[in-house]
Amino acid sequence: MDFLSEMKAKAKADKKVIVLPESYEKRNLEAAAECLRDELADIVLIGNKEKIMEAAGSFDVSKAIFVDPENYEKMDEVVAALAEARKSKGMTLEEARKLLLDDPLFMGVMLVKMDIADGMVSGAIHSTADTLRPALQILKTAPGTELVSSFFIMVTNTPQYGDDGILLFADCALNQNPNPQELACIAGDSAKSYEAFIGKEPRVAMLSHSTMGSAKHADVTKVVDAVKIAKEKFPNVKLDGEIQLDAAIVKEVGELKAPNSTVAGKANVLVFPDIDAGNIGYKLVQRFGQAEAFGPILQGIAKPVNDLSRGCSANDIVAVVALTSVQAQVMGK
Ligand SMILES: CC(C)(COP(=O)(O)OP(=O)(O)OC[C@H]1O[C@@H](n2cnc3c(N)ncnc32)[C@H](O)[C@@H]1OP(=O)(O)O)[C@@H](O)C(=O)NCCC(=O)NCCS
Ligand SMILES: CC(=O)OP(=O)(O)O
Repeated sequence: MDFLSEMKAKAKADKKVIVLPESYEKRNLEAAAECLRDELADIVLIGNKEKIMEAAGSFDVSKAIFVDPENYEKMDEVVAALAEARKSKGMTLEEARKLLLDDPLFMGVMLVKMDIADGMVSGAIHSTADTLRPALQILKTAPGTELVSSFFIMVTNTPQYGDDGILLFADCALNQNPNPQELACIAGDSAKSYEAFIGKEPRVAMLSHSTMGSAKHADVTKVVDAVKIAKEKFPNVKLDGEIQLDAAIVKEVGELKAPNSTVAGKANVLVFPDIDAGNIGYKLVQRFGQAEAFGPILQGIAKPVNDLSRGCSANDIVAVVALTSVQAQVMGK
């Protein structure tokens, strides 16, 4: 079974409630209709039911759960919970109510926080920063993790790389210039995510423009320091660097440039040194290599909220709903 079919089968086996807060947008409505028809997930749409149904046109979203902040029966509870969550920032009940009425992303995140929903998927019409800020502010990092970061599962047409063409790329969407501690944390969490989603042993490459000392620069030193921290923190994870992309994934190049490495030539988890490299890198592989890019999926967050690229299709949204459901299953265990 291919990766996406496997994720969909898992999602259907233990159906979760997923919020699609961009509820008047066509791709979201098409995706909602598909999720409901295929019984992939129960879908929450935020806003006025009649207006959403009108926006949906021929897409049948009538079986969705509609939450209209203007007349939601639990609104007072949600307002109080948001004000409580942000009381250290001085948020009043009035401010909380206004935010929830004005911004469906805050409403969606609160439904997840209050266990009314299991997860949220957004970002088809909101930037990543606007999508992730409510989640970071309200849900926070999961216990045992220092940082929320993001990854893509890349399903490529190059079976000679990764595990039959599947690799995890991180962090391509959230942390803009991680320091060595943060980079080490991203590496550790990415290893766990690879195991959780792909079910295979992770082999983590900490990418750079240098392999094992071939170049000198502060950017290289940052990755070298991160590798040292990661090896100390995660002694059981197969992890190495600093290493160039070709040495990380191509057997012959790995043998030539990093002969003593345990991951060179066979890495399946690629940790990029910063978001420029990660974001450009995943889009290069997706567009030139015609790979499927599932994500960005958040890791290290207390509950599942996931972003989309604004260039996504309805099918991409359905895929991220499936991955979010699987994440909710894993986190619930
Ligand atoms: C997501 C992003 C907006 C967060 O930025 P920020 O300036 O830290 O935002 P804020 O200061 O409003 O932070 C919001 C909260 O999230 C927390 N936070 C921010 N980044 C975090 C992280 N990586 N892990 C855990 N918590 C984080 C902050 O501590 C803050 O908490 P507080 O409000 O309780 O004090 C920023 O990292 C960003 O813009 N990233 C790039 C997104 C992007 O454009 N990607 C490219 C396309 S995919
Ligand atoms: C993940 C990503 O790059 O998102 P967007 O294309 O919306 O900026």
